[in-house]
Amino acid sequence: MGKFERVKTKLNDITIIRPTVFKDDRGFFLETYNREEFAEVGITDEFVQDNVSHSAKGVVRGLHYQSKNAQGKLVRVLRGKIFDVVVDIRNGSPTYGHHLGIELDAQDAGMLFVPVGFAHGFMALKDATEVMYKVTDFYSPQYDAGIRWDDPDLRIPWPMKAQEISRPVVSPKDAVLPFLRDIISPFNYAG
Ligand SMILES: Cc1cn([C@H]2C[C@H](O)[C@@H](COP(=O)(O)OP(=O)(O)O[C@H]3O[C@H](C)C(=O)[C@H](O)[C@H]3O)O2)c(=O)[nH]c1=O
Repeated sequence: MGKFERVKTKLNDITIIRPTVFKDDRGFFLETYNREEFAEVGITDEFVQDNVSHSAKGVVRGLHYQSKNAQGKLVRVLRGKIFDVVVDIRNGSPTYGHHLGIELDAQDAGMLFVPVGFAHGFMALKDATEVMYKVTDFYSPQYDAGIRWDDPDLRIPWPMKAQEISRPVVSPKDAVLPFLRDIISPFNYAG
């Protein structure tokens, strides 16, 4: 086995990438990306941009996608913890409209790989949560799109009660995103 293990999740095509963590009496070391090793687990996408966002507990970012220059994402938590959510919006997908919520924690080196065709967002579960993610195409604000975090048809189980988050902090842009039922997805399922 190489330095990365790719683990399936309950949602088709969404996988967790588990790096090998090298621990010693100083702490630990791990590779977070390696083109050759990623190809060995079937990820040959070219990442062209790295992003970092910093959020207080209770912030919700998303659910976003780019309608053109669509982005695959490799998401990891540098500090804190998030409830990460992806929604399958590939026309013709057997899991269209299905979503997956998964906790990603800085203590656990797991990374979520989100291919093109999914809306993505997260809720920060700790203060000063820092999320870093690599993307496979450049930021294109003119194609910035998304669906509402609180879409009544999706009923995403954001852990507000469990985390004692009374009112999520959402950007004005995200607060007025459409519901899934009101969008025409630009993505098609490739089987
Ligand atoms: C995404 C992005 C944003 N920006 C600028 C544009 C705004 O002035 C500022 C904040 O942007 P925005 O409110 O879109 O940031 P988020 O709400 O964290 O957006 C992200 O949220 C969810 C979690 C995602 O998966 C996407 O990658 C991304 O859409 O950063 C850039 O300059 N480059 C970028 O790639």
